[in-house]
Amino acid sequence: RSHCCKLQEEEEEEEEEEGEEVTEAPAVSALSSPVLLASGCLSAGIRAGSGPVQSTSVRSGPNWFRVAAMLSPLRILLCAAKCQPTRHCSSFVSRMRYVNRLKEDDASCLAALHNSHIFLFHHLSPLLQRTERGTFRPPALISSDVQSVLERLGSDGSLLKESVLIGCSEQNQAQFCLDVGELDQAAVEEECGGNFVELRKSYFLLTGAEAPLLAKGQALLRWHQTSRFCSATGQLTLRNQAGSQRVCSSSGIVYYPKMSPVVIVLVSDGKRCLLARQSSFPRGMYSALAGFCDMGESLEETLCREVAEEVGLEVQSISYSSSQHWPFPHSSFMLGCHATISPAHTQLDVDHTELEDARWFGLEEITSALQVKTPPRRGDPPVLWVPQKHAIANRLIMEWMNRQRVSEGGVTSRL
Ligand SMILES: NC(=O)C1=CN([C@@H]2O[C@H](COP(=O)(O)OP(=O)(O)OC[C@H]3O[C@@H](n4cnc5c(N)ncnc54)[C@H](O)[C@@H]3O)[C@@H](O)[C@H]2O)C=CC1
Repeated sequence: RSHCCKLQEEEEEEEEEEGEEVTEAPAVSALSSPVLLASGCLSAGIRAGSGPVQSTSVRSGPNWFRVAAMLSPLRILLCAAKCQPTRHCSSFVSRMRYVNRLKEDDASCLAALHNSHIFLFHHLSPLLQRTERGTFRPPALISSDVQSVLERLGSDGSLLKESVLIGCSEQNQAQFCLDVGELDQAAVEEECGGNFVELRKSYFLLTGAEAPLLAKGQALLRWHQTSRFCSATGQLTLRNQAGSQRVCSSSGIVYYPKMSPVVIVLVSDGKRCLLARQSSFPRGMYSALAGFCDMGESLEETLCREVAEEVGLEVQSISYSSSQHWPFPHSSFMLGCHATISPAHTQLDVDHTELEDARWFGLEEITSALQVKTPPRRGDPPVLWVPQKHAIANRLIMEWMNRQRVSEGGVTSRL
């Protein structure tokens, strides 16, 4: 039985026992859902031909998990048929609840791990495969295949349990990450037909939606590698099966993965936007202003303080854009905003201990900078460029450009 489906059923039974009201879509929508119908094929390691990440089989023969997985489409249909006509069978809701259950229930999580997709890392560098089109993607390996690879390379078999849960695919398949740093890198690469590529480089190579998934996996793996001991007692901490928490073996203190909140802001004076560079940035790259939140600060307070500290300006208004998890150098939670300052007070007073340079840029310069898709090489003429598309700085700059085009009477065109 598909664990996702089973858990969903159990949940429904529980809810019914509790007498909760249900307002749901007809079961027929679940029956004809391509997501549900496709999930069995994917769990059996058959390519479904759609979606950004597909499962990859790594040389292994049939086994019980595979057989069980091949029967899962039928079970999913039966399960869907049992759905009450008024129940809303949203696959998003069931996936979120499934993942939450796996975090709370070690036995279910272990069972899910044995019929899951796994992204491999080696010393925190993700495994990438080159596709036939010459692009790169992280292969979602079938867990039984990973187990066979581990055994062939001399691991005692317990390594698989070190995997951390990162989510559930749209095909209802639990997704995990595993760091195989204790095995020979070249041997794993040969077995899996790919290469371990440092995450920063991977960000430049990945074209699909997998970059945030890898960032999340790397962040969790790193957190486990650096959180083995309790900071209060000095004793070992033990993880749950999902890897969503660690508990001190002596005091019972519970630790959760940490992120540092950072505000990133694109300041505008109405005609121009403000970009800055640190001396550690690659040549020619400018970005939006960013800074870590101090303890106790609100987003707005951090934003105003950072702008005042770094460039000596006073912010007039703030609007929130979006957020992202940023893995470099460690886990930051980036809160992206736009801010305006008075056109009458635009003179910069740059703090050169933090920034090498900060400057106002007009629409034309920003438009050209966004067109630079790869960092200039050594010897190339100097050129202004901005962080690549996975970075929230890029999104803020793009948003500013599009708005500016409208306000200056031009045509909006997304690059
Ligand atoms: N995704 C994106 O588009 C962008 C992301 N960033 C990220 O934003 C973060 C902040 O940017 P910057 O201020 O330029 O970074 P930074 O690394 O230059 O840090 C500035 C100072 O903050 C302090 N600091 C370091 N880690 C801290 C933490 N965890 N909590 C509190 N203070 C800490 C240190 O004193 C450091 O010198 C960095 O992680 C950077 O990678 C920055 C620009 C664009």
